[in-house]
Amino acid sequence: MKLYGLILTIVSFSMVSNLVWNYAIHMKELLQMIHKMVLEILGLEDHYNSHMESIDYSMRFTKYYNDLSETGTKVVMPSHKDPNYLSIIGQHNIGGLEIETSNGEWISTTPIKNSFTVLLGEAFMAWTNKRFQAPCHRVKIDGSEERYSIVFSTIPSFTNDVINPPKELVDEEHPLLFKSFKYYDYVNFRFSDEGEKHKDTLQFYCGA
Ligand SMILES: O=C(O)CCC(=O)C(=O)O
Ligand SMILES: [Fe+2]
Repeated sequence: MKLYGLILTIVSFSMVSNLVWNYAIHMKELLQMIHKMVLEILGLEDHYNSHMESIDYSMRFTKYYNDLSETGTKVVMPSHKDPNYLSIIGQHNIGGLEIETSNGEWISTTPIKNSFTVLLGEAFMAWTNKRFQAPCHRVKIDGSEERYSIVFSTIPSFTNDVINPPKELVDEEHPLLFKSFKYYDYVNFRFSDEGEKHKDTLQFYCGA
């Protein structure tokens, strides 16, 4: 009986890890395509190979739950900008991800089967010399709900993490907006007590 249980556990574990592996492969392809689209929009196709060589991937599973004795909606992840390049958010059937528009309105992203939300982060905003903006977003759920999400992201690689816009994006009309910075030094600062004090930490850290 015990052996049967162990075999079942191993089989389910290998099915789940297969599923996660396949999910990661598809998300990686999708993110590479979105990076390519961004570079094409900016006329920087020539930079694609070197840009992608400086990129790694990360995947995170999150479970959010409120104190079930409380009722009403509550912000379970406060407003923030992601520090990395791009993230694909997969929400299961409980939504809750809200994005702030440029005029300060919060719009909710309703989960639609087989669709995802793509968020651009500060590293890509700095790399594109702010041709693309990183939006503030937050997660809000009802007291009685449990919410799961998968966040699959592109991040600068540990060995090549200097963020510097290509020279084509800097000229008289578009002066450099962020001085060159090392991504992981910035992330360490951003999540420190000092970094948490600033409303716009990237601007404080390396705004030109
Ligand atoms: O769970 C979500 O929908 C978004 C999570 C998020 O914004 C984050 O992890 O940075
Ligand atoms: Fe986020």
